Amino acid sequence: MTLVAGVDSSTQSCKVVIREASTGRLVRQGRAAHPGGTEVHPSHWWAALLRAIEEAGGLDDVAAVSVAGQQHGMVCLDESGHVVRDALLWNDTRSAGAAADLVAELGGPGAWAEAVGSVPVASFTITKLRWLAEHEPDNARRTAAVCLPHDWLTWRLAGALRLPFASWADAPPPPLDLLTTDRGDASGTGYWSPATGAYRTDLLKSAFGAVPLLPRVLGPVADAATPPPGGATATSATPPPSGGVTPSPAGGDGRTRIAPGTGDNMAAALGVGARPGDVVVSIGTSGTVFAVSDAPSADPSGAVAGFADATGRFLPLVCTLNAARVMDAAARLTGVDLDGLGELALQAPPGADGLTLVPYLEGERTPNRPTATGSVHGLTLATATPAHLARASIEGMLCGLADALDALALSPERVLLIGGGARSEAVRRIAPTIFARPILAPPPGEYVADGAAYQAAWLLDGEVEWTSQEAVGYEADPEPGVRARYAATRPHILDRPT
Ligand SMILES: Nc1ncnc2c1ncn2[C@@H]1O[C@H](COP(=O)(O)OP(=O)(O)O)[C@@H](O)[C@H]1O
Ligand SMILES: O=C(CO)[C@@H](O)[C@H](O)COP(=O)(O)O
Repeated sequence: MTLVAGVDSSTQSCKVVIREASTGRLVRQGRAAHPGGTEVHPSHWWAALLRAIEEAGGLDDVAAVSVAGQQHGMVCLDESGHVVRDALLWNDTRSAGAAADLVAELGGPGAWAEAVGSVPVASFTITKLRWLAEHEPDNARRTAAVCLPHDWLTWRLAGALRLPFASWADAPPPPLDLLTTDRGDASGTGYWSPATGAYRTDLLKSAFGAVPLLPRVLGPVADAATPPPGGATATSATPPPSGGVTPSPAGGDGRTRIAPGTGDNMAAALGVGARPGDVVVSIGTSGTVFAVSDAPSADPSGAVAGFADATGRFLPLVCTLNAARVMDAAARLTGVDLDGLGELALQAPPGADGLTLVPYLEGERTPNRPTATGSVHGLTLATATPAHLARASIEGMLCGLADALDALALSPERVLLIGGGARSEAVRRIAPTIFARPILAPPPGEYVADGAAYQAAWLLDGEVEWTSQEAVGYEADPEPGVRARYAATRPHILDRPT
């Protein structure tokens, strides 16, 4: 039996699944927590990956592995491949001012949408690099290469796979020119164009003042451990694949092969088997709403990020900063666990008798309100109950995602609900009332890690057919009053105190 492994190195944790390559059957799995905060030293991701691999029984019998990771995070490396400073994550909003400056400098949001498919906000790597150049010039000067979380883990793993597992913790960084990325993750940098498949080093130079070494952009079925042709330092992208890609032959040397990996949302699209006509709503640390598309997108309003996917297509996506952790916060406030929160929410009537929660607990990205805070409206003696607050928190979080669904401006055939927050029965039952359409909930699972595992199988065998378990459908009467009240309260929020 040939095995493949998929990794999801996301904001809160690292998950590893090991599956049978030919069928996708789950064989074993492991997970380990990441530290909190919006800046994290990448060594924590490496340590969590090793713990998760160990819990999953190791990779010795695994033929290929692939890493998917949280998008956008800025990982700066010096000439010897050592990390220059803690990585700034996608949900770190300190570069909001830099984002506004970059948008103005290029001539407005439309110019960015045309150049790279997205209008940069604080999440995008390019804005973090501008912030670094302005606030930490010494660190900027020491930065010889810039990459993303999944690029960094793939690079470390490609080097370590040649060594016994016991020495991985202290494995030295490989040469910088072995850094690779893929179209999906590259499309979240703000300096790579999904439409042309090329880096925009001119934009990077304007933002950062220099062009550090950038990872080679691999097609979906390349082996990330293969050195660049001629061992040359690579700063130019390979063109996007045009379909009909040829898998690499399985390695004959017994070594575990490593696929290019991708961003976590791109991997989720693969893992859940999203097809044109589907919209996927993912309730993780971030809330994301995305669709696979054959054509690149460029939304000058900035709401829809015009990403590439992991197969050679595109992935228009809307992202909110506030999703599953809104429920974590509400559970803390009401003194229950997450199951208890769901039970409470279902005890309150739809609309929570007017109690409305605007969930901008971490600031917000869509709409672009990086310094916003959350707010609760409609508090009366009658609505001051744990059940009303539980319902309002889930409805408020879902209203943010419903706005995201509207921004995508599609008429989906299916809406698929995934991510940690979708494990909540209350979320699955309330979602159709807010989205005003039925939803499908695939069985709870690790769809990002599964997508990565699928990519690893693809590297070995070409496009494989994995059967998926039946999704459960949820339908309910729409509650348009809830969204109307949310829309009325949404502008009435306070910014963080300075
Ligand atoms: N049964 C549940 N009900 C509600 N939320 C849940 C449940 N199980 C997990 N979660 C939430 O899911 C989140 C983690 O989701 P996940 O998709 O793994 O996030 P990420 O990939 O961003 O690290 C946590 O904030 C956790 O509270
Ligand atoms: O920034 C985005 C998408 O653009 C986020 O979706 C990150 O990719 C983090 O994902 P999770 O950790 O929430 O899965």
